[in-house]
Amino acid sequence: MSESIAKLADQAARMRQELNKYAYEYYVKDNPTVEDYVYDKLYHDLVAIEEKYPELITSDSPTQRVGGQVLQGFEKVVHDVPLYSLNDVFTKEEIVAFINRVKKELGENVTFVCELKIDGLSITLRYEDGLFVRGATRGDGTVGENITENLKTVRSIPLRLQEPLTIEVRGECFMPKKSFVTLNEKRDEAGQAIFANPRNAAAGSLRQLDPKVTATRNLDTFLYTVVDFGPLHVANQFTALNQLENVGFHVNHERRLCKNVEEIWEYIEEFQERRTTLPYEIDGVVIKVNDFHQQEELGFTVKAPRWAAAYKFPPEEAQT
Ligand SMILES: NC(=O)c1cc2c(N)ncc(C(N)=O)c2s1
Repeated sequence: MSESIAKLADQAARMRQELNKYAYEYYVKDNPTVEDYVYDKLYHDLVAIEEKYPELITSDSPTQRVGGQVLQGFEKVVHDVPLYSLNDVFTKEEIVAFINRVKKELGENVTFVCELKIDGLSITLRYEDGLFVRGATRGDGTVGENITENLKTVRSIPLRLQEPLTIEVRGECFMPKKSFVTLNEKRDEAGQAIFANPRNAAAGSLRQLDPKVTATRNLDTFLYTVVDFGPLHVANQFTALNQLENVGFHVNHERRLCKNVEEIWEYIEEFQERRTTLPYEIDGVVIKVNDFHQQEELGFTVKAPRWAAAYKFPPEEAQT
């Protein structure tokens, strides 16, 4: 590579780093530090360099988010570690029974973490040396579909992590309520069938064979689990969520440590109240034992962790 090309390669790398930093601030921290114009101008300048010197294009360039060709179908992905389901509970009494069983096995010194149960589509994202290499649907928990090209168009999914980690993370891909309303208005005007709810709209958007269509759907993500916590050096779920955000993922901020049923029920009642005001749909609250060693002690049943429960809200009134 000539010296001038090498200099351009360095310049393009710095531009990508800057653009990915701006995207992290905007989509993950929800705290942009520059005007859209600054981002758009820098993006435009990077496109110009990459168009002139395609050999300088890298997989983590923001210009590559909507690069994928139209697929004929989705490859199957066998999950090394299955995506488990959650045991559902519907009453305070069932939560009391869950907490009592956990404390019977672990003793009184147990802390729980409550997280919002996002009404979207479970996804799993694989990174190698910090680079996004594969994204897949949950499928039946053991076999899913490779939707990497579609997930690359989701702006809150980092194409490169803040650290060169090799990890697999799991979370939810969802369509914000506002995007859902706008999409259905456009579809209705175009005489197309409208989606029944944001979850169906997100599923339909991720199952598009053309990533350019997915890119128009304003999908978002909340990540909440790492398959192997080793690389993150964390001992519990609450710290893991902080670390997930620090390395570049969009993590829901409404997480809360709870010591007992009263605090868990307080959280549940708060979000049953606030549910309609949130910019995304939730269908409950996930209650987890916080400490990872205690989670390991409790283990799993055939399909679900014994250290977690999903409290389901009663259905909201029909979509208006
Ligand atoms: N099926 C599952 O294991 C989960 C499903 C979900 C969901 N839809 N939303 C949030 C969480 C969470 N914060 O853990 C989980 S965990």
